[in-house]
Amino acid sequence: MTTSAAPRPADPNCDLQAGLLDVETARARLLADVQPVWEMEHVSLFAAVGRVLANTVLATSDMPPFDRTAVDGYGVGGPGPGPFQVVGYLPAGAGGLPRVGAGEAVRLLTGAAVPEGVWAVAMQEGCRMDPRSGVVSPTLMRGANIRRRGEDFGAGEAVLEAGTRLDPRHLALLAAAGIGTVAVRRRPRVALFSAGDELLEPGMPHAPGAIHDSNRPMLAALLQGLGAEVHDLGLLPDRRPAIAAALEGASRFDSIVASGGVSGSEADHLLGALRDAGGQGSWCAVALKPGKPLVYGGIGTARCLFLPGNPMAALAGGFLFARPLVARLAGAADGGLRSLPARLASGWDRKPGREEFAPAMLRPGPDLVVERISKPGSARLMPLVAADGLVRVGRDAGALRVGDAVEFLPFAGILGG
Ligand SMILES: Nc1nc2c(c(=O)[nH]1)N[C@H]1C(S)=C(S)[C@@H](COP(=O)(O)OP(=O)(O)OC[C@H]3O[C@@H](n4cnc5c(N)ncnc54)[C@H](O)[C@@H]3O)O[C@H]1N2
Ligand code: MOO
Repeated sequence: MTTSAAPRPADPNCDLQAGLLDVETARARLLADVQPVWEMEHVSLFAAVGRVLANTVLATSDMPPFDRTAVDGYGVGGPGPGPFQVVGYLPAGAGGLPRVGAGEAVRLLTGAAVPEGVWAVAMQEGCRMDPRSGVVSPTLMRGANIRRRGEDFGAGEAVLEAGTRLDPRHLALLAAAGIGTVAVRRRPRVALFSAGDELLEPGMPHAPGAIHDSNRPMLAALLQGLGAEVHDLGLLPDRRPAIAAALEGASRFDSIVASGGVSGSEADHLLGALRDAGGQGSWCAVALKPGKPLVYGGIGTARCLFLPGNPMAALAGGFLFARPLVARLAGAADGGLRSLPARLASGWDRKPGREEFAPAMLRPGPDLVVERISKPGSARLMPLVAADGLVRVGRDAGALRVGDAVEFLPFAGILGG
């Protein structure tokens, strides 16, 4: 909980005098000296999605491993039209390939190996079968409809770099490269809690003055999506000793992420509790809307990231700070947030000073035009759910007009891994 006359914690690392801290600076401080977890494990491709490769992977074979036909048809011994005498039948997977001579053809089904002597593969739709003289094809360029051995990658080629976070595309590639098990880094272990006397577990009956904890389910899902192993520490009260005890108990994790209790009122105990527990921490006001107050630090092996309580602020902290933190711990290359250039569908009366993220909807049309949802607010969830993504404007931008250029971040890029 916060009070309006909130005193800020005195902190030598806090840049209050110098104004608000840039998101990049706050992120750099949070990430300073964070090393990837070093343990690795071997997992089957069927359990590898979301994991981070510990080593660069070399292909064990060429892909395709042999020249193969891309279509159902006839492998013909010359440029056509023939006729070509059909001397064999090869479905996918067949071995024992005949040699095809100049006046000959072989019946081939998609995926079959192309025997020596084949000039090109004629699609069956373009061929005519003469019962006496054989198959008559169109005129064909050499190699037409043949996928050449090694045209995708060659044996020994580095197909994926260490640090790649595996998604379904990578799994297909690894399998094609002859790999069934990969060395991945251990998942970063992240402890997660929400702080606040007013918080109720989701599903619990309503009570006077209480609200349900939205942040823990949201952040748990976000962290899991980033590849972390989340350990739920539940709800903690606005009591410093209780929070300190929980932080001490979680000091062997790789990270502790929490929300609530960071804005600096007499009921905001996260920074004090971190110090009581023997950790170090700093409080910052970030030039970010939503998500201004932030506490970062460390205890034991755990890097701590304590986010503001308002759900939209906690979400912004999740993708701006927790995401690169988990990526760093996981040893993953983090390309940062991907945004698309877009134009505003309507004006936006805003003041400069903080980088801002606002829920927005895509407008149908040939150009990327985005409509900011009115009255978003850092405590409101309906605009967030109605939106297709977030509009981002820089710290220095003032009021914006219809058609002004903005960045748009689709939720698929923010909320997914
Ligand atoms: N005098 C000032 N007051 C506030 C300032 C300020 O600059 N001066 N900043 C505001 C901003 S911005 C934010 S964000 C909040 C952050 O405060 P805390 O991190 O200390 O968070 P709380 O006070 O505990 O909670 C804020 C708000 O969010 C609700 N909340 C908290 N946790 C959850 C949760 N897990 N799920 C759903 N909702 C949650 C809480 O009940 C409060 O309503 O401070 C402002 N105040
Ligand atoms: O961090 Mo606060 O939500 O900017 O509202």
